Amino acid sequence: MRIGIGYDVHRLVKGRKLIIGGIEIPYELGLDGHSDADVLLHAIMDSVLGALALGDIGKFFPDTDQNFKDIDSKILMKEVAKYVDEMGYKISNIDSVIIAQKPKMAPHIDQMREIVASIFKVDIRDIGIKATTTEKLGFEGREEGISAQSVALLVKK
Ligand SMILES: Nc1ccn([C@@H]2O[C@H](COP(=O)(O)O)[C@@H](O)[C@H]2O)c(=O)n1
Ligand SMILES: C[C@@]1(CO)OP(=O)(O)OP(=O)(O)OC[C@H]1O
Repeated sequence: MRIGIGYDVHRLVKGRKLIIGGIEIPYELGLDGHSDADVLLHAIMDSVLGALALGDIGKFFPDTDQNFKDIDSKILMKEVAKYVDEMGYKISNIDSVIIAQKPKMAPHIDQMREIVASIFKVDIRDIGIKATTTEKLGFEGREEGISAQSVALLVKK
């Protein structure tokens, strides 16, 4: 059994789509980044790679590589799922949290869980995704950015 932690932050800017958990959420601001800046999928991938002591997504998908410019993070997550499988592991469960003052994530959470579950080929009940504000405190509270944290537990197949 192996456990890993993941954390990511992206800045909120005008003129970008807000992509979180593999879906576009209607909002006036979006997250900035080299890829689609999907802060939740990035934190989840880092927790999974961390459980295998493989490093982080920056090591596998460098932000200096034009192949990853604006890439859909679901494509990166499919690669990570392949590494897990090739190393003889499967996801036992993942739990994660999105830290955002706005917009409301609750209506989208089950669709995000479905996407992550299908990529890792596990049951939706094995994927936890939650959301919280920071009561207007800190960079998330000032709506300067959104962060996400994740923990993954992997077991031998
Ligand atoms: N961006 C967010 C933040 C929170 N939620 C949901 O609202 C509940 C209350 O949030 P507090 O930060 O005030 O505790 C929280 O439990 C989430 O269910 C959300 O959907 N989107
Ligand atoms: C995903 C990558 C690669 O396109 O780009 P970003 O969207 O900037 O994301 P970040 O969370 O900074 O980390 C890893 C990067 O290598």
